Order: sequence, then C-alpha cells, then structure tokens
Amino acid sequence: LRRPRSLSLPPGPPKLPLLGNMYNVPKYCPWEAYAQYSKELGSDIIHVGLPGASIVVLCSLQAARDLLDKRAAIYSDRRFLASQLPSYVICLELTPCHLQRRTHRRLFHKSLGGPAANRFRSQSLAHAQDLVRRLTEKPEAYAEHFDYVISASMISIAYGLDVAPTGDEYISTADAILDIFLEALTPGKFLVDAIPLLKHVPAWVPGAGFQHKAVQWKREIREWLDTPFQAAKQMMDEGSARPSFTMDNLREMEHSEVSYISEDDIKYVAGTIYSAGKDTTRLALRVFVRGILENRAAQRNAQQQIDKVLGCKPGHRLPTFEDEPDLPWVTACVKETLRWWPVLPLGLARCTSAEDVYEGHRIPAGSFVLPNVWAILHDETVYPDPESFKPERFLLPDGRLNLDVPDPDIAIFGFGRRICAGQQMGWNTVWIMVASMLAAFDITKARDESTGEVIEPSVGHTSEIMDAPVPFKCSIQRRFVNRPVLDEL
Ligand code: HEM
Repeated sequence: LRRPRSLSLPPGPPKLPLLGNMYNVPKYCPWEAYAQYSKELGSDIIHVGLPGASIVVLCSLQAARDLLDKRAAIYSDRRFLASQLPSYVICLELTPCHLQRRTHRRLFHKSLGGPAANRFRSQSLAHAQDLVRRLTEKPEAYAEHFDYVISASMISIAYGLDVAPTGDEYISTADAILDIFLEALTPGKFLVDAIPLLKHVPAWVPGAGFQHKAVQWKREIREWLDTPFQAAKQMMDEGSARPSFTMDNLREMEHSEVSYISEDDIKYVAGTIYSAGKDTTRLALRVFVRGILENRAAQRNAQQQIDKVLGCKPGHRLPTFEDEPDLPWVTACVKETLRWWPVLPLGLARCTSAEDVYEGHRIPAGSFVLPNVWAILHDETVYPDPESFKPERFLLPDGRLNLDVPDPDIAIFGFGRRICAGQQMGWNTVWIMVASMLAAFDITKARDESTGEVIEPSVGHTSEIMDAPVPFKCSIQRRFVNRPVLDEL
C-alpha cells in the first residue's frame, strides 16, 4: 500500500551524482556485467542510471515474463529518436521496433508469421545452395557470402526481385538504411530521447542538430522503400512477378472489396523484412561458424547423420526442409548457435509507458527496459557449462531432441506483444544455411601457411546492439571433391 514514489529503485551499481553509472557500466559486453551485478546483488532486476536515461535490466526469465509478457500493457512501447520525430522520420515506424501499428503486425503475421513463413522456403533453399556455390569458390570470404545470400534472400521474399551477383544497388542502399536504424535505435544516443521538447525548438539550438539528420534520413528512407516496391509492381504489370510478400498482398488487395491494408502498409512492411531480417540472420551464421570451430565432434556427428539421411551416396544431394525432422543434430547445432551467442543479447529495448512496482521496487515511467537475453541463455542451472558450444546439450543419448532442455526461443526472439514477428522465417533461414554448410564443408580452425600451426580464432565481440564475433580466420573445405552435389550447382 506504500505509494510507489517512496519505494526505492531496483538495486544496481553505485551511482555518481548527476552522472549516474556513466563510468562504471562497461561499454564492452555490458550484458555480462549486468548478469554479474544481478548475482552479486541477489536481484533479478538491475537499475542503471545514465544522464537523462533510467535503464532497467531484467536478468532472469521469470522477471522478463512477469513484466514483458504479463504486464504488456505498460511494457510494450519503444522510445528512441525515431518515435520522437514522427513528423520528420515517419517511415522509421517500420523499423523492427516500430511496428506499433496493429495493421503492420497483423499484415506481417498473416504473410510471414508461423506456418505462413514456410511459403517462402523455396527462396531460402535456393539461396542456401547459392551459399554453397560461393563458399566453394572463395571460402575465405565466408562473411561476405553470408551478407550477400541473406540480403538476396530477404529481397526475394519481400519483392520477388533478383539482385546482381556483386555490387547490387538495392543491397547497398538498404545497408545504408540499416546503419541509420542502428543509430536511431541506440537508447540514449540522442538528447531528444531524454528531452522530447528539443523536437519543437529550432535546429540551431544546441542538442537539436538531430533535426537536420532526421530530414535527410526521411528522404533516404523513402527512396529505399519506393525503388524495389515500384520494381515489384512493374513486374506484376508485365506479368513476370514471382511470389513474394509484395505480390501476394497487392493481389489480395486488388481482389477484395474491403481491405484493412493500403499500398503504403505493404510497402512499409516489405521494407521491414530486410531491415529486421538481415543482420539478425547473417550474424547468426557467423556465430555458427565460430561455435562449430570449438566442437569438431559435434560437426562430425551432424555430418554423419546428414550423410545417412540424404542417401546411400554421401554428398549425393544437399539437405532440404523436408529433411528437418530426420536431422536432429543440425537442429541442435542451430539451437546452440542461438543460445551460445545471442545476436541481440539485450533484446530490443522497450520503454515503460507508466510507473510500475516490481518485487518492492519502483520502475519509473519512461525507463528503458532491457531483457538480458544473454544472462537467461547462460544460466548454468538450465544450461550447464554455458560458455561452451555444445549442441549435444539439446539431444538425448539416443540422438533424438531432448525436449526437456528449454529451447533458446524462450528468450532469443523477445517477449510479449513485441516478440519477433519473423521468428519462423529467421529459424528457417538459419536452419537451411547451417544444414547446407554442414553437408558440404568441413569447417576447421585455420593454419598458418608457413608453420602449419593452428591459428586460434579471436574471442572478441563486436559488442553493439547486435553482437557477433569479430571477423576471424577459418578453413572451409569441400567434403566431397568430384561429387555431383557441388559440381552440379
Ligand atoms: C535469428 C534471427 C532473429 C532473431 C534472433 C530475432 C530477434 C528479435 C528480437 C529479440 C526482437 C525484439 C522483440 C522484443 O522486443 O521482445 C525482434 C523483433 C522483430 N523481428 Fe526479429 N529476429 C530474427 C529474425 C527476424 C527475421 C528474419 C525477420 C523478418 C523477416 C524479423 C522481424 C522482426 C520484426 C518485424 C520485429 C519487430 C516486432 C515488433 O516490434 O512488433 N526478425 N526480433
């Protein structure tokens, strides 16, 4: 019955007056520091204060579910530069974090959510085979190949368009937009996040310079959205369009008398497929390669199973989605990839729309709320030896999937109303690419050309909103030389 204002904030690292935790929360892998504080302070939730920003980190699955799932009514907002500036950067509402409008989420879900995502499996399969071809030709450029095939796959799913084999213009424009989103999505990056009044003052006022940036961003975003959308429409007019999110929905709109969607809605959501789907999946592939270097036995077991399932002659064909139920080792490798190194270790920040009380602590309105996905998936009581890459943790001794071990999807795709709208698409994409790589290549640590000594890959993190291993060298070699599986691709 105490008034919330008299309650204390959740515990956290000691704060300095005015500066808060500016100097004692590490910038490098802060999720690990938050997890450590949570243990030391014996609290599931941690409070961190930065000038103008109150941040609450949820370090257990229970806390994340209690707040983000059960109290979704006040924990489902996002507040970043983008949402402070609706009149300047309208289109940013379609970024991963701004599918606020129910229409967009509904449209996304109807076309790409759950089983609907399986409609686009043929695109993912074709791009997985392209990945094998590219890796065969130039294995050392694996990170660039991930980048290319995932971009091509997302553009094909969104618009039914092909991209040029190198230097494609859609891809370079879209990537420039992703950089804008990353900047706009960083909590506290712009002063206007803390002082909304700044959007009403002239741009020359100190701290309001973001307004120039916003005008430029708006122009670039509009162009990025329009160009592929118009190209897809033109292909429809010419009768040469291929199945895609855009074509399906434009057709449906044409044929239904009353539609809850407009052409703009379709355009916005099509853009979101790339902006939300590209980096998450391409970085997960990088994590897989980094992880499998640490566990050769898992790689061998997965390959033996693939060879057995795919036919009498090893290397006869590449896996397809139909093989998924028979390849639990591949599924375990994908689960472990998502668990071991979550690409969004602190999810995508939410913002409280009202003051709240949890476990006797006050959570101020307007706080950023971050689920510590890394801490949840590295809880040693659930995943023993969490720092090791062990796909086998998801398997029973007889090789079947062990459904008693919690799937990383308990946290990896987020929570509640804003849970990832493309999780099935993300899973499908990563699964088929991992299965194809395991079938076709041996992935091992690189060796020094002159001494022959093993080069240990770096353990560094990129440590941004999206985290991934820093680039590392490895060896990717064809398993079956002169086998039809690769020669015919
Ligand atoms: C391994 C791949 C992926 C991971 C780990 C991932 C993870 C996430 C996470 C953590 C969120 C924030 C959820 C929250 O706030 O609770 C999110 C949001 C979102 N994701 Fe994904 N994602 C992946 C792939 C994809 C793909 C392929 C697409 C699209 C085709 C996609 C579309 C979205 C969208 C639209 C949102 C925003 C939902 C909203 O705010 O309403 N994601 N994702």
